[in-house]
Amino acid sequence: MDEGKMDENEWGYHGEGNKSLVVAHAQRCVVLRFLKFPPNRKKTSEEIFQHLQNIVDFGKNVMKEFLGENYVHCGEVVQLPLDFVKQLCLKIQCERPESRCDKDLDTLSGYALCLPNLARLQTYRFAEHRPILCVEIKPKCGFIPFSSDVTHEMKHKVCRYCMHQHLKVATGKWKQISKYCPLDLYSGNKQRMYFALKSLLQEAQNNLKIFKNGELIYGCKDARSPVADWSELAHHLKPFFFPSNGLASGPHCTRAVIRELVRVITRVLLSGSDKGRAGTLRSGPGLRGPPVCEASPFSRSLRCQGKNTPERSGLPKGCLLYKTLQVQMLDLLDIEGLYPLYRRVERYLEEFPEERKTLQIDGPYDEAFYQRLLDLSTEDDGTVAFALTKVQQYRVAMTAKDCSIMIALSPCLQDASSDQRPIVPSSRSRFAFSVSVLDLDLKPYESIPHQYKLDGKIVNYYLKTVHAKDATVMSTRFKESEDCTLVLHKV
Ligand SMILES: O=P(O)(O)O[C@@H]1[C@@H](OP(=O)(O)O)[C@H](OP(=O)(O)O)[C@H](O)[C@H](OP(=O)(O)O)[C@H]1OP(=O)(O)O
Ligand SMILES: Nc1ncnc2c1ncn2[C@@H]1O[C@H](COP(=O)(O)OP(=O)(O)OP(=O)(O)O)[C@@H](O)[C@H]1O
Repeated sequence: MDEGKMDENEWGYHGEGNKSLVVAHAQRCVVLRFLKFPPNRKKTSEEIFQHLQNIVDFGKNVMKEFLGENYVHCGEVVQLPLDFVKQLCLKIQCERPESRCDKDLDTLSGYALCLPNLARLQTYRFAEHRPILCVEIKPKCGFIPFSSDVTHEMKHKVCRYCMHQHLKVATGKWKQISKYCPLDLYSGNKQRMYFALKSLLQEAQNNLKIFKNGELIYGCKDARSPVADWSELAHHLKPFFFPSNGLASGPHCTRAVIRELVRVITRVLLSGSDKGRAGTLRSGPGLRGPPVCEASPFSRSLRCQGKNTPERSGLPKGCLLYKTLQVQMLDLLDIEGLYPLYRRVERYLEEFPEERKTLQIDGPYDEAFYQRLLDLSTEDDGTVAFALTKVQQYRVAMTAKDCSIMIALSPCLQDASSDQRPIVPSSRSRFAFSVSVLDLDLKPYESIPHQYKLDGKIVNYYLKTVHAKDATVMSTRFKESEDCTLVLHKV
């Protein structure tokens, strides 16, 4: 990229989250990721540069090690002309969802991250204009805390995502409770994964987006977004899954297309042989905690039918979901066990503020930082060193609980070579695919007190309002009882 010759007209709004905004180049497969801040909380250019460089270093030295070289794209920090950034900011403002406009794009530093556009990541080296479908999933936390520091019994039964749903609906963030449960997606059991993906398609919230040739075709921007239209989605997807077949449109076609999509995504999620060192963590957290969440409609429906809790069939060790889950499980103590250790580090820093640098609270996220994360002992010897290790592991785990997985699919001819990319078959077509992770920014040390408060709020709200009238909720969720039919689908 020639930073000297930047033209805002070549870039378009692509998407944003809580902390960054992404613009995509119209022709080339690159994006620029800018930081966002609340008004009047601007940082200096030097701070922004350091923040972005930390993101790159954390990706390179920590996440690539845990998740594997091929899944992680770290990008690089670029310095852009201020005039370009200002014009770009004006140009895209009208496309931003209202709910995200509480923060402003950083237009003062001129720094941004330049990354490959994962929504258009070509699976073929030489085929620049091959159609491409991309599914982005933010799976969230895939396990139930196993820590003995947990004080609310409910946290050992119902996962954080399912509990949080109720608070989110009550505060108006989303309109209705999703049937998605991360434990189903992470189960490795095809039927549960199928159910989880279908639930995401029904109620995408900020957990699912679908792009066609880089354009968002499915997924909601905020609670005001229109309801999901599966027939429109199927219309977009039909040429990918039924390329040479005149499958009539209508509900039958819609169902067939959605079924193909879900099957392909399940297969891709279960694939993978990429090397990563998450295996190093296996001796520690391992597969602990209950294998199902009691609030998941899938496990509830099994119980309705008098069936046993499904076995934890487990994810294949090479797949990205498995590796992500292992990193999430670096949260060994749960926020309830972690918070007192955070307080210990805080007290130490109050006494010795100059030590913040030595403790690598704000970086550098180098090899030494990574090595310390591998110490999985939970025996507290009362030292600041122990507390610090657990705090850093918690931050990394929280990062893995909030990252997204991007799956890119390009149709390939029956006998064409795929440029050595893996291939996933569907009933009527085949796809070369790639899988990547995005949003691997290390969660800030300062967010720990917020996490502690939020955890209490989520559990208390769930206990007070939902669990108390559990019977009513259960019957409401099962009025839409296609769930039970889904369990019986062969996948
Ligand atoms: O706390 P959660 O689980 O609500 O996660 C937050 C996300 O909400 P979600 O539940 O996915 O809708 C939230 O996503 P949205 O802004 O709601 O799209 C952010 O990802 C937030 O991370 P950060 O503070 O921007 O670094 C996330 O905060 P962290 O807890 O990961 O720091
Ligand atoms: N490299 C990329 N290629 C394509 N799209 C991207 C890329 N990076 C980010 N995006 C898109 O931009 C959106 C916002 O990016 P990202 O999730 O990194 O923002 P964030 O503010 O850090 O998120 P959060 O709300 O989780 O803190 C993503 O959901 C994704 O759709």
